Amino acid sequence: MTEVIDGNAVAAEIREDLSDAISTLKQAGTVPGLATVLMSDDPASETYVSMKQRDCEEVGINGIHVELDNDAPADELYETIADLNADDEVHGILVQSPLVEQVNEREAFRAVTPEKDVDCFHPENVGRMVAGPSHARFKPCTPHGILKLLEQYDVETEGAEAVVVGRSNIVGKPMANLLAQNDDTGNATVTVCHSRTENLEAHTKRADIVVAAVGVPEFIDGTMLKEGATVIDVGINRVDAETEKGYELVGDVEFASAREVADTITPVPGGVGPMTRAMLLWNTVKAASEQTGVDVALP
Ligand SMILES: NC(=O)C1=CN([C@@H]2O[C@H](COP(=O)(O)OP(=O)(O)OC[C@H]3O[C@@H](n4cnc5c(N)ncnc54)[C@H](OP(=O)(O)O)[C@@H]3O)[C@@H](O)[C@H]2O)C=CC1
Ligand SMILES: Nc1nc(=O)c2c([nH]1)NC[C@@H]1CN(c3ccc(C(=O)N[C@@H](CCC(=O)O)C(=O)O)cc3)C=[N+]21
Repeated sequence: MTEVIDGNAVAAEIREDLSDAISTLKQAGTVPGLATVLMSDDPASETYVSMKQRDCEEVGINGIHVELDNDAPADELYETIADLNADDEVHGILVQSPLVEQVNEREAFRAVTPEKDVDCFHPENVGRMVAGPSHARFKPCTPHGILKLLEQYDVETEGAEAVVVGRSNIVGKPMANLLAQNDDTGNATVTVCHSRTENLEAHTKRADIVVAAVGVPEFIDGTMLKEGATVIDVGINRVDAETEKGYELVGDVEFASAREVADTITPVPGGVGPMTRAMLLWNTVKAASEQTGVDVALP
């Protein structure tokens, strides 16, 4: 029987475990604080940011939300980030992507002080992650969440053939790097595929673990997978549908055909998405602990 990974359940467990660490911080006089910054009219972004704020409330993190005018000059965003960098009540800062076009996204991510960069987008933190486990400060939320899911469902990464489809800075690139690291959650043999890859199917068909982060609805189907594979679907695509909202969420994997072949598979929604949010809380608690020098046990 194919096992369908329950990302909501694993994320709920992590939130539950984090509440102990949050209590420890509170007893020492610190309420962990996470600032979310939105400068975009992308409708999905508003949904994500409000979900992140709701998560904060649930676990006892102080959620601070800053929303900027879409036609404000880029400097307004930089000033906001500078204020949050200097604010002792803020331990983590997330600048929601995508940003309006007048802002250079790379520059905006660089403006977040590395200590508060809970997305792990700052080049200093990316470099530290790539340098290896003993150097790393944060792991980026989506790949980190995927590693937790693999661990929870006893999917062996050591020696596994892993194929990551997509090489974005937010998902594909760090995912491939973490899976290849000499670490308990790594030691896989990793192939990175992208839009210039020839014969994608030849790669995915060999893989014990496929991570799909492409942004194309149902791009990977069962015929492209090896029998018994683990399939991690990162894609969140809104496709028109006759639902109340006028759309439904579809992954980058064609779930129906893939589950026939796969041993273990994540659904969309309810797979990777909730884990991304849980690991954001995780990174915020870690950031608060490091900034205050109060030791906490992280799940
Ligand atoms: N669940 C979650 O928590 C998250 C979900 N997402 C979702 O994951 C998906 C991917 O996001 P993200 O990584 O930011 O997307 P990007 O658009 O930044 O990257 C997509 C990657 O897919 C590659 N690609 C595109 N078309 C093809 C193709 N035909 N064949 C092979 N590779 C292809 C691109 O190649 P190239 O580099 O050559 O252009 C690129 O590397 C989206 O649906 C997004 O909404 C994103 C973040 C978190
Ligand atoms: N600075 C920054 N950091 C990010 O981590 C970041 C970002 N920008 N921009 C956009 C992407 C996307 N992303 C998601 C997070 C949670 C869900 C999620 O919770 N999804 C739910 C359902 C969501 C819904 O109902 O719409 C699920 O899959 O079950 C999805 C997508 C984080 N991202």
